[in-house]
Amino acid sequence: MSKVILEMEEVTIRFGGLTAVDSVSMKIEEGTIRALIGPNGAGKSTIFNLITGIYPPTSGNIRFRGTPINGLKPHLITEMGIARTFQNIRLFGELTVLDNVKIGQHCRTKTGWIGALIRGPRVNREEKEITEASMEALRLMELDHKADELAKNLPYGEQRRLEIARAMASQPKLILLDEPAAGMNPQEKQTLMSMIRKIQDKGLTIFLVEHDMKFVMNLSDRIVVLDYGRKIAAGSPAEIQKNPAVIAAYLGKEVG
Ligand SMILES: Nc1ncnc2c1ncn2[C@@H]1O[C@H](COP(=O)(O)OP(=O)(O)OP(=O)(O)O)[C@@H](O)[C@H]1O
Repeated sequence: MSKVILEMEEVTIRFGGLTAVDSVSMKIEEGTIRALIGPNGAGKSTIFNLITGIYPPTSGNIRFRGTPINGLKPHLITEMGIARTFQNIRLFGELTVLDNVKIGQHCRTKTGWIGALIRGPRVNREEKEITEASMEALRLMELDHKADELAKNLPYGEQRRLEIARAMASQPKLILLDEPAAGMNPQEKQTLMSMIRKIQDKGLTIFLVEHDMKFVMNLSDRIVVLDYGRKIAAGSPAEIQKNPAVIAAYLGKEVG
C-alpha cells in the first residue's frame, strides 16, 4: 500500500451564502500525479487556497503526511513541504531568472531578510546553499542557461516553467500547479508534461488544476471532478472520460 501524503476529509468552505467547496474528501498517494478538473467556478482554486492556508475551512480536516494543517499560516504550510504556483504569472520581471527562484527559498533561511542585511558568515553560507538549490531547480526545468536573464525577457512558456522552478526551490514534497499549461502552445505543453514527469521521478507528488483535457488525461494517475463545489467523480483517466456525471457537468463537451 502506498502512503497517503494529503488527505481532505469532508472539507467545506462558505463565502457568505455561497458554499464554494462542499464536503469534499480525497486522499492523494505519495509520488502520484493527481488532477482536479471541473467547470469554471467549480471550486478548484479554492481547494488549493484551503490546502495552502490562504483560507481556513469552515469545517472538515486537511492532513499533510498525517499532520492536521487546517488553520495553519501559509508560510508554515510551505515549510512543511507544500509549494504551489498560481493561475496567473507572478514573476518579478525586472529581476533575473535566478533571483526569482531564490525568492522562493526564503522560507528555508534561518537569518531572514533582516539578517541578510547584516551579512555574517552564516548569511554567506546560507546564500551559497540557496544559490545552489535554485540552480538545481532551474536545471530541472531546463532554464539554468538563462539564470542571468531578466524574467520579463523569457518566452511565455519559459516564464511558466520558471514559476514551477521557484516553487521547487522551497524543496517541497507536494507541489500544487494551478493551470500550468494555460496559454501554452502544443510544443510548450509537451515540454511541460515531460518536466512534470521528471518532478514525479524525483519522488514528489503533484496535484494540478488544468482545463486542457488532453494534458490532464495524458499525465494524471487519478482525477477528481468538481462541480458547484461538490466532488462528482473520481477515478483513472479512462474511468473519468466515460463517467456520465462528468459528461453532463461539461454539457456534452468532449472530455478526452
Ligand atoms: N474570497 C472569495 N470570496 C467570495 N467568493 C469566492 C472567493 N473565492 C472564491 N469564491 C467563489 O467560489 C466559487 C469557486 O471559485 P474558484 O475560483 O475556486 O473556482 P475554479 O473552479 O477555480 O474556477 P476557474 O476554473 O474559473 O478558475 C466561485 O463562485 C467564486 O466566485
